[in-house]
Parts: sequence; C-alpha cells; structure tokens
Amino acid sequence: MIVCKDLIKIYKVDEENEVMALQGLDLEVEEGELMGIIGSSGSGKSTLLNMLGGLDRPTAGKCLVDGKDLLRLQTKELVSYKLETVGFVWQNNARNIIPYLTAIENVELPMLLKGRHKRERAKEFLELVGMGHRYNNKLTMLSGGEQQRVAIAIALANDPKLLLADEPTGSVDSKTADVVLGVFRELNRSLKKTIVIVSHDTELTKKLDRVVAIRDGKTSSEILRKTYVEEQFQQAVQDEETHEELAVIDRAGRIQIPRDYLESIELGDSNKLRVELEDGRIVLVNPKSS
Ligand SMILES: Nc1ncnc2c1ncn2[C@@H]1O[C@H](COP(=O)(O)OP(=O)(O)OP(=O)(O)O)[C@@H](O)[C@H]1O
Repeated sequence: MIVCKDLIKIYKVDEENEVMALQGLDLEVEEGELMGIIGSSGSGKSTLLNMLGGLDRPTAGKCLVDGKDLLRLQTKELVSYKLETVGFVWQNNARNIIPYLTAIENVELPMLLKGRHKRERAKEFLELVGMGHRYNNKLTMLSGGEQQRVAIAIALANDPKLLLADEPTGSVDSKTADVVLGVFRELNRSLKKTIVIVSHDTELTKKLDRVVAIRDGKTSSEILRKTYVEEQFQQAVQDEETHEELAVIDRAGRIQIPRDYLESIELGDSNKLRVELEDGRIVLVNPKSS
C-alpha cells in the first residue's frame, strides 16, 4: 500500500536556511496492515504523515501510495487523492470537525465535497465507530473521546483505503485511548483498512503488531510483535520473547545501533567498532576489548 524509498523533504525556512525534515526515509506498509510510527519530537513523523496524506509534496525520493506516485501527481489528481484514497484523523479536533454542525453533518461534509450526499451511509459510519446513537448531536455536546470517534467516521466518509492518524489519542485519557484504538482495530479487521498511527504514546504503540521508529528523518528500527490478543496483552508485554526489534539498513549499508547496546559493550566516546563475520552472523566488537 505504501512504498517510500530514500524519501527527502526539505523545508525552506527563509532565504538562507533550510530544514531537512526527512533525510532518505524508507518505509513499506502492506495493504491491510495496522501499524505505528514512533519517534522523538522533531524526528519527522508529522512531515511523513503530511507527505502520505498528500498535504505537502516530498522534495525527492520515491513515495507510492496505492500505486500513486506522490511526487508526480498533478494538482487535480492530488485533490482526488486526498478525497478518495486517504482519510486523516488529527489529535487536534479543531482540524477534524466543525463544532456547530451535528455528528452526521460532519460526516456528510467530505461526501458533499465529492459531490455525493448519502445520509444512510454517513449513519453507517457513525454506527461503525459506536456513535450511531449520537448522530444528531452537535459536536460541542460530545466528550473528547466521542469527538475523536466522530473524527474517525469523518475520515471514513469517502471510504478511503488508507487511514492516517496523527496522535489520535493525544488528548484523551488511557481508558478512552483504548476505546479509540479498539475502533481502529475493528476498522482494520472488518473493513480491511490500512491504518498508520503516529504516536508518542508507548502504551498505545505496545498494542500494535508493527511499530517503526524514526530518528533524524530516517527509519531507524522496527518492532514486530505477534498478533495482539486483548486478554494476553499484559502477559505479552512482559515477555521479551514475544517481540523482536529489527534494525533497518539504509541503501548505503548503514544501520543505527540502539544506544543501550553500545553502552553494554562500553564503547565510551569511541566511534569505532570491529566488524566480524562469524558463522553467518555479523558481529560488532569493541576493538579495545580483545
Ligand atoms: N513547515 C515547516 N517549515 C520548516 N520546518 C519544518 C516545518 N515542518 C516541520 N519542520 C521541521 O522539520 C523537522 C521535523 O518536524 P516534524 O513536525 O515532522 O517532527 P515530529 O516528529 O512530528 O515532531 P513532534 O512529535 O514534535 O510533532 C523539525 O526540525 C521541524 O522543526
């Protein structure tokens, strides 16, 4: 569904200064996946989501979503891409919803932009996110978690294949965050939506099967878990065997090694490692230790 290769985004700050927000990022997401992206502040998560959502254009590299080349789309094609292929859920509800409209009017709005108006369909989407009973409520009358569920129904309005969520649980408590994640999980299972969630919330990302970490605008590692099962979750997070962390190799053969691994071999201030090939394994050794 998503293939990013060597993706670069440069923002021009003023005449003299530029920021390289994405520095050759690689990412592949399969159709039907529910996955997470984590990274510290400024690592490039929102920039990546804006590129995938067609809100901003990449500077260079490759970025294909559902077969569409986001570096080459014409303006008109980009408009229909934003309306049809992707749905966005933001942390800041002011970006998702119009407060003086009812829940159902909010869901109908993106449909109207596409020239269709289907009240029954809008109601179905609200029912899918567990908000069918509040369809006629103004958004100001709903709690933060309920507004967030309406925001997901709005993102679904034109039945996009891909849902992008930027900190979707950033403004709600942990119990509500579980409900919101449950909604994403259900949409992924029943409607086969591909879902990418960007989050700082480690409690949330622990519950996703695959999480990719971004550092300095590049993919640095990824964690794969066995399929999440609600009852077994507490057990699973305590059991180190249930996930593996994979370092990502970039095109030049570079990898980022977790800091605690480097500390465990007491590398200190040195930036040199001996690389050895041993029975089909690549072993990194502190040269001072032998
Ligand atoms: N429109 C812009 N103009 C200039 N620089 C920008 C712009 N948007 C982002 N940046 C810069 O690009 C880098 C990546 O920012 P980005 O917002 O993608 O990070 P992030 O990982 O989403 O951070 P946060 O978790 O704090 O939202 C930062 O150095 C940021 O200052």
